[in-house]
Amino acid sequence: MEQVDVVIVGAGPAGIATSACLNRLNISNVVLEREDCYASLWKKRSYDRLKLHLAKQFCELPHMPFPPNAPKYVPKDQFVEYLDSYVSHFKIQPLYHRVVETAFYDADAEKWHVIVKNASLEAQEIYLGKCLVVASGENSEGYIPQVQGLDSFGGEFMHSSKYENGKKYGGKNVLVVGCGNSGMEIAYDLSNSGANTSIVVRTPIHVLTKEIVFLGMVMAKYIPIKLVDNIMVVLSKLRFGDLSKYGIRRPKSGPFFLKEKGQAPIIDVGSVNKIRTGELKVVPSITSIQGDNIEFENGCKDRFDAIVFATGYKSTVLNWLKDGHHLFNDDGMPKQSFPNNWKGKNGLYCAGFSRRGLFGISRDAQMIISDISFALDQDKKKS
Ligand SMILES: Cc1cc2nc3c(=O)[nH]c(=O)nc-3n(C[C@H](O)[C@H](O)[C@H](O)COP(=O)(O)OP(=O)(O)OC[C@H]3O[C@@H](n4cnc5c(N)ncnc54)[C@H](O)[C@@H]3O)c2cc1C
Ligand SMILES: NC(=O)C1=CN([C@@H]2O[C@H](COP(=O)(O)OP(=O)(O)OC[C@H]3O[C@@H](n4cnc5c(N)ncnc54)[C@H](OP(=O)(O)O)[C@@H]3O)[C@@H](O)[C@H]2O)C=CC1
Ligand SMILES: O=C(O)C(=O)Cc1c[nH]c2ccccc12
Repeated sequence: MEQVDVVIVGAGPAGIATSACLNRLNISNVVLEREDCYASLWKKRSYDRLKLHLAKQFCELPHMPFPPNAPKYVPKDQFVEYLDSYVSHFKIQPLYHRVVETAFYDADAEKWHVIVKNASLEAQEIYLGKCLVVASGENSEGYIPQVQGLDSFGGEFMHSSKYENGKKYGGKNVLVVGCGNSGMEIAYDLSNSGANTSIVVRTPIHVLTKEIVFLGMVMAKYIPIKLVDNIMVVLSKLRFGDLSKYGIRRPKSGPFFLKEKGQAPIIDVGSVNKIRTGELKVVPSITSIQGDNIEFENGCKDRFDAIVFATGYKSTVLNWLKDGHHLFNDDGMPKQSFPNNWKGKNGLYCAGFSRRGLFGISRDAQMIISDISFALDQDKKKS
């Protein structure tokens, strides 16, 4: 049994940032990670051509800027290098192969009990903390919807987190389901590799460019989101025009507003042009699959060799966190919206659930640490 001030679940950017801030203040903490590395999403669950969509100043973790020679939009490998220096600079030592299975609050001892399966030893371990920081991520588990007949599909199907690149799909018919940023970029990548690519688009979606979003991020510091959103829509209309004839409609609410509700705007990497030229085909929702044939809501049927489900992710915190329903909804996302999303009761916190990407993570970590350090000081004064 190990006792620390703070137990952190997850060694993604949020867990690492939280541990770094605690280490700077000499507050004892342990980071528990189910995989064999930190930043597993970036190292193992994302496609090769991934680059940060936001400029580097919006993707920094606390107390360490990117090196001055880093490009404005950092590619995945360089982001991992940045995390490597971050982890070594702040002496973060996550414990790997630790799957957190249960965490509950012991009110008598005023401690969180965190029960872990040590997957390398096949043994159970218990960690006790005055505080518990949930940093298991908004993207903890890939979501694949139930589609009638999917079990009969003769080809290969996978979640977008398993897609690496399009090398083996040249000349194949590939269907991408879902038009979030993963779906749009993977469809673009497949098409570049010579796959005959179709993408399912079922709901209205904003399409922006990284330059437009950059402007929005800067403006959001000074003017209300509603106004930023109006400007975003005007710029999107100027840049992309009306895409409804290609099956892409604009939502009524604004892009930054919807981002926080869980629908990220598309930051176009070239897919829209491919949709215009017909290189990428937009199709409506799937109604059923029969063997290699997939039928769509418009009645059309086509043969496909592979399906990539870019249908998003689920937070899985409530699979293991007991006594956490005051902080999280049933979908594993915080009840309170930004800026009050990060704090629960009895020393419970969450980092990385603000739907504001790395920028939100950095803020969560700093808010949490000032709260924890204040609470620990009060405890010391009492005793
Ligand atoms: C493809 C992709 C690209 C993105 N690009 C950007 C971007 O450019 N800019 C931006 O600001 N944001 C981006 N985001 C959003 C967000 O910033 C990242 O998802 C970021 O990695 C989130 O960090 P995190 O630490 O909260 O979660 P994660 O990176 O998901 O880390 C959580 C960790 O917790 C571990 N874990 C989960 N459950 C358990 C358990 N029960 N026991 C032990 N360990 C557990 C996981 O293995 C994982 O390592 C992107 C998201 C995705 C999916
Ligand atoms: N370079 C970068 O910075 C990148 C960032 N990201 C970020 O990672 C996060 C996750 O992105 P992503 O993986 O795209 O997931 P998202 O949750 O953003 O998108 C999932 C998409 O799948 C659709 N979908 C879900 N179920 C179905 C279904 N049954 N049939 C058809 N469509 C369906 C959703 O549509 P609906 O709205 O209708 O449910 C939505 O368009 C986002 O915040 C995104 O911005 C991702 C990739 C690259
Ligand atoms: O890419 C993502 O999912 C992010 O979370 C980055 C992000 C944070 N705030 C935004 C506002 C508009 C578009 C992307 C983001």
